Amino acid sequence: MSSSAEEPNPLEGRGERQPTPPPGQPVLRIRGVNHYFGTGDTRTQVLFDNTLEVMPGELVIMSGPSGSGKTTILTLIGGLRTLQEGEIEVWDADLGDYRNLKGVPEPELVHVRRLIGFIFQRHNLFDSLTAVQNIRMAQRLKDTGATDLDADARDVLTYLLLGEKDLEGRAQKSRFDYKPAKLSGGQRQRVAIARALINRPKLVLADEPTAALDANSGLAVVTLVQELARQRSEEHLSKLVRPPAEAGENGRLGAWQIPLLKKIATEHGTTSLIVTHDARIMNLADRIVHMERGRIESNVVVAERLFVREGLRQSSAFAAVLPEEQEKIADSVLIGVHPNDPVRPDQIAAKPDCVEVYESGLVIVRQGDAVNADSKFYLIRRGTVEVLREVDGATQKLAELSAGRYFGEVALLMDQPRNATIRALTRVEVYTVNRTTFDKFRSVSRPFIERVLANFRAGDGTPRT
Ligand SMILES: Nc1ncnc2c1ncn2[C@@H]1O[C@H](COP(=O)(O)OP(=O)(O)OP(=O)(O)O)[C@@H](O)[C@H]1O
Repeated sequence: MSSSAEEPNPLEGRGERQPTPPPGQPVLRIRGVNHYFGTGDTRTQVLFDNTLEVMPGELVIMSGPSGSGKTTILTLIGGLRTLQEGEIEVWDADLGDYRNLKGVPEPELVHVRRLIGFIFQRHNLFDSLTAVQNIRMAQRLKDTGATDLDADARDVLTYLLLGEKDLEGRAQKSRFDYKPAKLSGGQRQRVAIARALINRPKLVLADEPTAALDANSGLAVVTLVQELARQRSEEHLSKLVRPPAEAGENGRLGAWQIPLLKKIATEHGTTSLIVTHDARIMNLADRIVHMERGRIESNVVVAERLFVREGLRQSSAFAAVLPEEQEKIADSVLIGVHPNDPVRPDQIAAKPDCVEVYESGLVIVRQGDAVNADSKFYLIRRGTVEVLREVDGATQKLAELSAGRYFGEVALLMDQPRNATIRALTRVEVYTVNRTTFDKFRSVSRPFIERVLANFRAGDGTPRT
C-alpha cells in the first residue's frame, strides 16, 4: 500500500520499508486460545478455543456483552498477559517474520509490545509532562527517521482538536503545553491516542477508545486509524466532513482536518483491533468479530457479507425470501475472506460446504445431470465461467459469467436435470448453497417461486441455468 503518485511522501527515504506478511497471510493469527483466571478451586475458564486471523490493514471491531472476554483476548495479543493455551502469532515487520507469543519470556514480550500502539482506558500519561512532552517521550522509543518530531507531535494533536484550531478552523487556545491534571478526561484520552499512534505502529489495539470522547473527536480518532491502514477515497472522506450549514451537528470532521489527516497518514498498513460498542465506528469496520461467553461467535468480513448478500439477492429464489432470511443464508456461507482475496486451501478445508475451487477448463455443472441431495446453487466469488447448452448435437455458448453472478438455481427449483453445462474459463472460486438450505427457503418462498417458474416456462428471454 503506498501513497498516490502526486503526493510527496515525507516518510520516503527513511530507510528500509518494513516487509509485510507473504500475500494472503494474516498479520495476526490466533489459534485455539483458552484462558483461565484464578488457581485451584477458583480457577475459571474465561476464553474457549478462540481462532481468528486478521489481514494487513484491516480495521477489526470486537463487540460483545460485558464479560465476554474481549479485553482478555486483546491483552493476550498485546503480550500484556501470559498466553496459557493455544497460539498467537503477530507479524513483526522489523524481523520480517511472525513472533510466536507462546512460552515467550518477559524480555521478548517487550519486543512484541513495541510493535503495538495501545489505546486503553487507563492511559498512564506522565503527570509531570505536558501534552507535547508526553508524545515526544513516546517518539524516543522508536526511531522512525522523522526529521521534525516536534512538528509531527503537534500535527497529530492539532488533528485531534487539541491544537490552535477548533472544528470550524477558528483559532482556539491550544492544549500543547498543558499537563494532564489541567486537561479534561476526553482531552487526556486524545493525548494518549496521539501518543499511541505517533510512531505509526503496524498494529493498534484499542479498548473503548472513544468512550470518553465527544462525537466529533471520536470520529476523528477512528478516521485517523482508518487512514493509517489505507487511503480512503475523497468521496468517503467528504461524507465525514461537516457542511458549513450544519455547524451545530455533532460527529463530523472539519474540512481543514482532511489535508492534515492525509499528511499524518502517509505511511500505510496499520491493522487495528478496536473493542467498542460505538455504532458509528462499527459502520467503518472491515471485519466485525462478536464474542459471547468467552467464544468468538461470529467473524464477518463486511465486504464479503455485502458481496454474498448482493449476489444472492439477484437470484429469484432468494429474492423471494424475507431480507432477514436472505441474510441468514448469506451469513451461513461466509468464509471470513475478502472477496478480492483468493481463498487458501486451509480456508477451504475449514468451510468445505461453503466454497469450492475449480481450475480452468473444469466442468462445474454438466447439462443433463440429475439433481440430487448433493446438488448445489453457486455464486461466483472469483473468476469466469462459460454457460454452454447442447441443442441437437451442437454446442451453443449462451453466456460468460464472472464474480457476483450465480448459476444452478433452475434445476434445483424445478427438480429437473441441469439445463446447461458450466465450465471454468479461468481458475474459479464459487460459494455454494447446498440443497438442504435451498429447499428450506424454497418452501418458504413457494408462492413467489411459482410465479417465477411460470415466467421461466413462458420464457422471459433471460438465459437461466
Ligand atoms: N484479573 C482477573 N481476574 C479474574 N477474573 C477476571 C480478570 N479479568 C477479567 N476477568 C473475568 O474474565 C471474564 C472476561 O472479562 P473481560 O474483561 O475480558 O471481558 P470484556 O468482554 O472485555 O468485558 P467489558 O466489556 O466489561 O470490558 C469476565 O468474567 C471477568 O470477570
